[in-house]
Amino acid sequence: ALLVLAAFSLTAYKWPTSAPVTEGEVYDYIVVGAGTAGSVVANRLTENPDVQVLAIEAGGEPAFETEYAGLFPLLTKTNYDWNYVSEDDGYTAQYHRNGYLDLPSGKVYGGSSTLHHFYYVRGHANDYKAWAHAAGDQSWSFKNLLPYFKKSERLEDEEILNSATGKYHGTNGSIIITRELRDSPLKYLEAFKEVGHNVVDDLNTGDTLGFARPMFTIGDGIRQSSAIGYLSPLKNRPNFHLAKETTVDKILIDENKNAIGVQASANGQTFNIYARREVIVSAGTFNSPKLLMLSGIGPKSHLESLGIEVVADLPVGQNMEDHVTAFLVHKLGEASETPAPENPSLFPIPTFVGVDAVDKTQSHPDYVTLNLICRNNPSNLALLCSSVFGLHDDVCNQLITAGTGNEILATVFNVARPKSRGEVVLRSADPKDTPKIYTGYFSNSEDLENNAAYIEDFIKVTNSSFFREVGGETMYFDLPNCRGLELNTREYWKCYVLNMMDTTFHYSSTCRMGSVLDAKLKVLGVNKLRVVDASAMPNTVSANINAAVLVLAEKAADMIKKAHKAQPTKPPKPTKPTKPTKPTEPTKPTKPTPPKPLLTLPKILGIDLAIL
Ligand SMILES: Cc1cc2nc3c(=O)[nH]c(=O)nc-3n(C[C@H](O)[C@H](O)[C@H](O)COP(=O)(O)OP(=O)(O)OC[C@H]3O[C@@H](n4cnc5c(N)ncnc54)[C@H](O)[C@@H]3O)c2cc1C
Repeated sequence: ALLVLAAFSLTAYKWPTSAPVTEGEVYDYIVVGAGTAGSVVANRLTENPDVQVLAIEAGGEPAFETEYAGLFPLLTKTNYDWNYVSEDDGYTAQYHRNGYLDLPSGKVYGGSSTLHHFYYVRGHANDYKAWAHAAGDQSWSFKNLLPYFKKSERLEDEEILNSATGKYHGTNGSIIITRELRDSPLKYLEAFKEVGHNVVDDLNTGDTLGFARPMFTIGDGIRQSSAIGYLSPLKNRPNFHLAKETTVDKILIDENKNAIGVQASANGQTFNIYARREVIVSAGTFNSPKLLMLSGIGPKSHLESLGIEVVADLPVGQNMEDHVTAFLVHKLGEASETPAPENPSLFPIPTFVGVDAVDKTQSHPDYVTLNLICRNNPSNLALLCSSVFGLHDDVCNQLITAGTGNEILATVFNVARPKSRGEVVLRSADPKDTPKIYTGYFSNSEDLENNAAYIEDFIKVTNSSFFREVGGETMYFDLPNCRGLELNTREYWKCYVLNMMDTTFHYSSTCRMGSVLDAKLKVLGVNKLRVVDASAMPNTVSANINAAVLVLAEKAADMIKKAHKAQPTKPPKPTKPTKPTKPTEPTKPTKPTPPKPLLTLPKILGIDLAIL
């Protein structure tokens, strides 16, 4: 049904017109990927009417089902997803349906923010202190990033705005943030409070630990993706150009190590497009390193093994971080009533968030939890277990049985700052090949040990009055690999975590600032080339990472604008079209004037194409 509805392109009116690009076109900036970060960069750069910006996006328009929070479990493993999977490491994912993990990431306007699960959590000031340290630049500290958090945000919550934490929030930004205010989490929050956790209204101040009802990137009844917040408003900006369903295969770099453009392909055609000022790569944690490596920027030995000429020997693809989920379940007594059909604009399951430490005097968190309350709702549990996380059918069947007629608290449990690192490498020198993704989960044994210890802290909530009253208990799934281990021991929990794990989709740091990029996100050893997306994060944050990606992109756009301030661009004169490029204001939003080819290459750059 969703596919049929998608065929009507009901949301097409929201998007800037995409026009095919042709060989030799020149823009001031080329942004690779109109995803979460790329949309921010494109939006901010085109605020200057004198620059021409082209965004090239491998995916296309998101259809209406991406907009409704209630439908989020249906978006992965579709055409909106790159459908990458992990390499089998023989260690993790052993109790998954396939023995490997699905690693969804968006291939659509807005990228992964068009697929994500809405939680808006910024992370702790300590996380950004590590960014500033890696960059050697204090402008990346939480305090100094706060103006960018506020710039990207439009919080619609009078209670928070009028409270002491109101000063941490923005009210004019592009992304609407609202709070999940259903009552059902309240008894849980009370239970966590009783066993010693802080309960707060706002976890987004950079220094607050505790449990709270979450903030969401949901507003006006729909998903607040970067596509909605940053890309859609560009449809009437004549200096913005968009090429959809077009894939960048290589960055063009001249003999002086200047990035001068990109090689892209669409509909079986390959063409070169040029950038006068900069190429900005915002292709995400898997595809940004892939593109850099295909262009000769990466580990020398790896590139040479594939016959790729080395432009810059850098640890591209390495240091990948992610939050591994341990899927934890509590059963909380009978719940016989059938849940009322949910409003599709709401997050489909009542939820609360916990960001906390085992030592309650510690100022930074050890773990992050997303908690979902399912009352007699086996179908939602089935979707969560099987579709969102690809856990083994045996586990999902046990969960569905437990959830039928009962209230279930399903917890996505993360170590806040894991020590394990994964890696993205090329499968071959062919751009059409998928990258090889080694997640490296639990490759540092401290992560498994810590995960088990943190779960022990969390499940103390079973001692609370509420849990005792309803007979609340931790669910010990029958996991073949853990049979024979004494329940509730450290060894048991380590085995449990290994078997009940999945990604929380927070992959980052494969082109990290500090080793691949400088503090301005410029690729080391290459000119006119930046990476701006989750791959640029020096380390993950103690939270879901979308807010961190937005803030990184807002700051990056500011840095790019400042870097070129002294270099005003004359509006380009077209050579081919006889009429000036200044498009007329579109009368109908669905049919803005298509972007026109700008100057031809030799007249701008004077570069001998043969060297490319
Ligand atoms: C299923 C899921 C759930 C998540 N849930 C949450 C959540 O609840 N809260 C939260 O804070 N975070 C969440 N995240 C994480 C967050 O959404 C991502 O970290 C963030 O969106 C990444 O942004 P990005 O700009 O790095 O990459 P993306 O947003 O993925 O953008 C990359 C873009 O580049 C395009 N592209 C890639 N290669 C090329 C190429 N060669 N040529 C042209 N275009 C290309 C892609 O198609 C894509 O549009 C979730 C992520 C996923 C996948």
